[in-house]
Amino acid sequence: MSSHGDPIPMTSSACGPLSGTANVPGDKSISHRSLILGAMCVGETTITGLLEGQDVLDTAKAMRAFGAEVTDHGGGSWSVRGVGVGGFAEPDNVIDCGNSGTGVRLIMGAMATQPITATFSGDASLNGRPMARVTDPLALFGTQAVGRAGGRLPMTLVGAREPVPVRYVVPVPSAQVKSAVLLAGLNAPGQTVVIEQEATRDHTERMLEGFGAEISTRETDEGREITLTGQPELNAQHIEVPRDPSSAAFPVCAALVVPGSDVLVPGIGLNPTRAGLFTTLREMGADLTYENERTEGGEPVADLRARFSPDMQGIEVPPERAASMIDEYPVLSVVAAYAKGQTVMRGVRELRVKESDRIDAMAKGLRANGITVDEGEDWWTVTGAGHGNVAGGAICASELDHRIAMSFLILGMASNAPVRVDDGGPIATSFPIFEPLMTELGASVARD
Ligand SMILES: O=C(O)C1=C[C@@H](OP(=O)(O)O)[C@@H](O)[C@H](O)C1
Ligand SMILES: C=C(OP(=O)(O)O)C(=O)O
Repeated sequence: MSSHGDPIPMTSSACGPLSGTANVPGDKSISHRSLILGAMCVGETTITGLLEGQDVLDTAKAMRAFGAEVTDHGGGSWSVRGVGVGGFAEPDNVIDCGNSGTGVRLIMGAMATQPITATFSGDASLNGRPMARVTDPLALFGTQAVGRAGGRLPMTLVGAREPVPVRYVVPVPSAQVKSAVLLAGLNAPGQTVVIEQEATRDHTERMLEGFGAEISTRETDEGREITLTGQPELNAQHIEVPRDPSSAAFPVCAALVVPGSDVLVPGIGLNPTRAGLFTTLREMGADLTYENERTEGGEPVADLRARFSPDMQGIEVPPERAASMIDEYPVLSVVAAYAKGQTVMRGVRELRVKESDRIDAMAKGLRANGITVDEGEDWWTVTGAGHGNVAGGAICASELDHRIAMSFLILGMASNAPVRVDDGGPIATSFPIFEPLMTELGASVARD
């Protein structure tokens, strides 16, 4: 089932070369953050290139429920008139975050140190995901949370009336947990310190600095230590959202596996905390080049050119790279199916608590399509069949997970028989133009 409505079965089949330019939508992580921080400052924040995927639209709706004025001006241009740090209103109703872990966890952090109560819910996928990883550190500020067994949504948070700043070592590599603590720290007096043992995406830190917060990062023996001074006055900003490397991954990987392809994916953020997939693909022997490298809004950006790469080799992905490509393992496993030899992915336990258990979902679907997969709790391997040898022909369950649905549709673009997914509906959460964009490049992908 898709999160809102009936399932949308989709099929992809082998096609001629993919060619042309793929203008992928705005970055999902940065889009959520620009709405939330826009709501927490005084004045009007303007945003261009906002991802208008369902996850981000649900966050926009939530910010309205907390009192911000959020306006859609069309064509990815939005504005947010914020209520200031500590100025959230109490929502009248349940906050439905749909399918979005980022949305719910960051918003919980943002409201946790304000004197209001809010109840959060989501779709069947989100309601199954662990929230204690966020509510445990929020409790240190004085926030109370009551949810279902195992720390699941629906869940009610009672914001701390007299929040105290915290020092917290994040026990799992998670930018969502780090960000929730930092956003809660905004309304606590004094310094909140977050330490992460593995560096995760740093968009919250960068954006907080842009909005005028006092925030610094240093490397220590314990890991990256981020110190935020609470109760700043945040200044409204203009934010240009760069295109999403996690969405770029799909046309890039499709071009690598479809014979004869040559695709340009312009303007992709190559922040080192996000670009691990592209490094990995190049190590596998992918014909993937960075053109027109430049800096935009303080972030490294390049145009990616991906060409058909028939001689890719499986590799062992360094586990310390996992955080910088965590959402890209499903599509990497598809490329691995077309490579020669084994691709080994270790240190990826977090994949089991995403929109689906992504190791399990990919292992089942890849096996059904003739690929050998082995797995353990925090690792998996894919034994490549090589070009021309991927059978295809199976129906895969997308498990309410956009990345699983898109990954299997990429698999079908070069397999011997078409690949079907039971529900392409979740694709709209992060990449609403996936189908027309891939079709425009020459792919054969359609709703059944
Ligand atoms: O902070 C973010 O924007 C995100 C962090 C990651 O989740 P975790 O924090 O659970 O690793 C990632 O998987 C998600 O798509 C977006
Ligand atoms: C894990 C993801 O998103 P979220 O955690 O925000 O649901 C993702 O987009 O791959």
